[in-house]
Amino acid sequence: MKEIMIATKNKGKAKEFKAFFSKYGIEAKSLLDLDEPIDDIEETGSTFEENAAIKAEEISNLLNIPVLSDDSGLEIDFLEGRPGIFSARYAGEPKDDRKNYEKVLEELKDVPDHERTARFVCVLAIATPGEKTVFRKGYCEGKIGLEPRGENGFGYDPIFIPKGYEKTMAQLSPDEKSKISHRSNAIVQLEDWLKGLQ
Ligand SMILES: O=P(O)(O)OP(=O)(O)OP(=O)(O)OC[C@H]1O[C@@H](n2cnc3c(O)ncnc32)[C@H](O)[C@@H]1O
Ligand SMILES: [Mg+2]
Repeated sequence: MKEIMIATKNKGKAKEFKAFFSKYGIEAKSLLDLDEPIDDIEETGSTFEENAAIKAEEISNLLNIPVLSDDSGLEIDFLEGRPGIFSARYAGEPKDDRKNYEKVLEELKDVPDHERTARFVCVLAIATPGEKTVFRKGYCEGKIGLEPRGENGFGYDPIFIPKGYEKTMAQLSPDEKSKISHRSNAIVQLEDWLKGLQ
């Protein structure tokens, strides 16, 4: 079976990549599958693209194989795009999904429905030894709900209501999420590259 290494330690992302790539007959491994643990990579960039490149290139250099990374986050219009690239640690260290979305709900307290628009963003970077890093970007438009609902997914899924839906992302099945998510919108743009994978 073909394999691809994903430079992530996020369990939720790793699960989504595994499900998505298995449809293409590709096994997606993540940093969580390595026997030797790898130190956390410092995301020092100021854009999703910069952070995605840092993660993919660092692991590609280390393992000397092509590596895919995902830098993603939630942009809320009322908060001028925050938490954005700071989504993972919005409520501080150590990173905590529940504290992050509770902080967002608090900041949006009393903000009316039509001003709660937001989008998930996902930038994928593919670093191949000796080649220029390539990028793909996907979005999922929606709004922030009034309270958390649902148990599926991860991160901000319990408070994110995709456009055209009543349910939150965490109330959708993994299959339903994979049809509309920012991540899958970015992954489908990789089809040509996936076909060339050894
Ligand atoms: O860097 P890696 O190891 O991949 O894992 P991470 O969780 O730190 O990932 P990011 O730096 O890309 O931060 C993305 C954060 O954005 C949020 N996020 C991204 N995709 C999401 C999704 O599909 N559903 C809900 N929240 C998401 C979630 O809080 C993530 O922790
Ligand atoms: Mg991260």
